[in-house]
Amino acid sequence: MIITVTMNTAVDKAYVIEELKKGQVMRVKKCTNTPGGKGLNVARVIKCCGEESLATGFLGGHTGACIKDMLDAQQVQNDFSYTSSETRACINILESDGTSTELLEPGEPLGQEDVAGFISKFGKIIERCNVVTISGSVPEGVEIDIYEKLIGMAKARNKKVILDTSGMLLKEGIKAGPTMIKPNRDEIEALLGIRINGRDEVIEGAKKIQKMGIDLVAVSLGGDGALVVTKDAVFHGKPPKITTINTVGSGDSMVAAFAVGFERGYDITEMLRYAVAVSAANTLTMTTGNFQMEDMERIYREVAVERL
Ligand SMILES: Nc1ncnc2c1ncn2[C@@H]1O[C@H](COP(=O)(O)OP(=O)(O)O)[C@@H](O)[C@H]1O
Ligand SMILES: O=P(O)(O)OC[C@H]1O[C@](O)(COP(=O)(O)O)[C@@H](O)[C@@H]1O
Repeated sequence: MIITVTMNTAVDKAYVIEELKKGQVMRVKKCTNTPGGKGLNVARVIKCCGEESLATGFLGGHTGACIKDMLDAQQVQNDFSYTSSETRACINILESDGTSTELLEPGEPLGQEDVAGFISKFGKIIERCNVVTISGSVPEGVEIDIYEKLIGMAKARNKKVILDTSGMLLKEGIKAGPTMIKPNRDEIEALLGIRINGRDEVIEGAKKIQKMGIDLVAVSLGGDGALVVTKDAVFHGKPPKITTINTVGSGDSMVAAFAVGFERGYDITEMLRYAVAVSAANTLTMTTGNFQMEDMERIYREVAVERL
């Protein structure tokens, strides 16, 4: 069982329009509502992979109740802390030329008693899992070291933990030594306070982070696939060239696939090939955090994994 933590859940609204024009009234051609916040995308993709997950974090107000209904209808197991702070909405505007523009609400503030209640719940439910994923931002009112605390609790019980966040949350979270992190190039730059050009510099940056006490640093590179850096080796997994439909949630799909890989006991190269295939397949569907098995299997056969 894999537990997915989403402190800042959202209803993801995908708006399909012809062309976004600033300062004009625009009518949306099609709108899709999906349970979101990065961790909920992870939970949905784990389900697509055929593994059991339990989604946790916070849900609040009418939007929270609506997300709960959607998760239940999609048979995504969940056990959330409920709060009176309304769950946010995140908007992804998709134009006909493939441009995607995301507007992410911050999320209503949470109270200290909300957070304390969640930590207590987390301590109980992690007994039931082997792997924990912790993803995304947190609403105001949550201390910046929250992920450090959660990772510490999971590691004390010998669970594998994947952390996928950014900024100070990542900086602080790393201190607890998660099993894996999945930064992209921008996140490595922010973490190390440097500018990075080209693959070799990405690898150098990832090696520095790995030495901070993380078993596996997986760096996602968009259409160029992903790098995996461990203490002993560096691998590059490259997908075939594909025409994407919606890339939102592909980082989350990659996290989900690595979590499944840990759960199934895959070795590093198998895990990387699978993660690249699942995340690339996610870009071929309109809905966030979702893939068709036949797309994934076709891409899987064509992923090139090279040891560098
Ligand atoms: N254009 C693309 N073609 C093929 N695979 C892609 C493409 N964009 C993303 N992916 C897959 O999704 C993964 C995560 O995407 P990326 O954009 O790097 O993540 P993030 O959104 O976290 O920055 C990539 O490592 C890759 O495997
Ligand atoms: O939880 P965060 O970090 O605020 O991000 C929220 C949003 O990011 C998304 O996951 C998309 O992000 P990615 O394209 O980077 O995967 C939305 O689905 C989600 O609602």
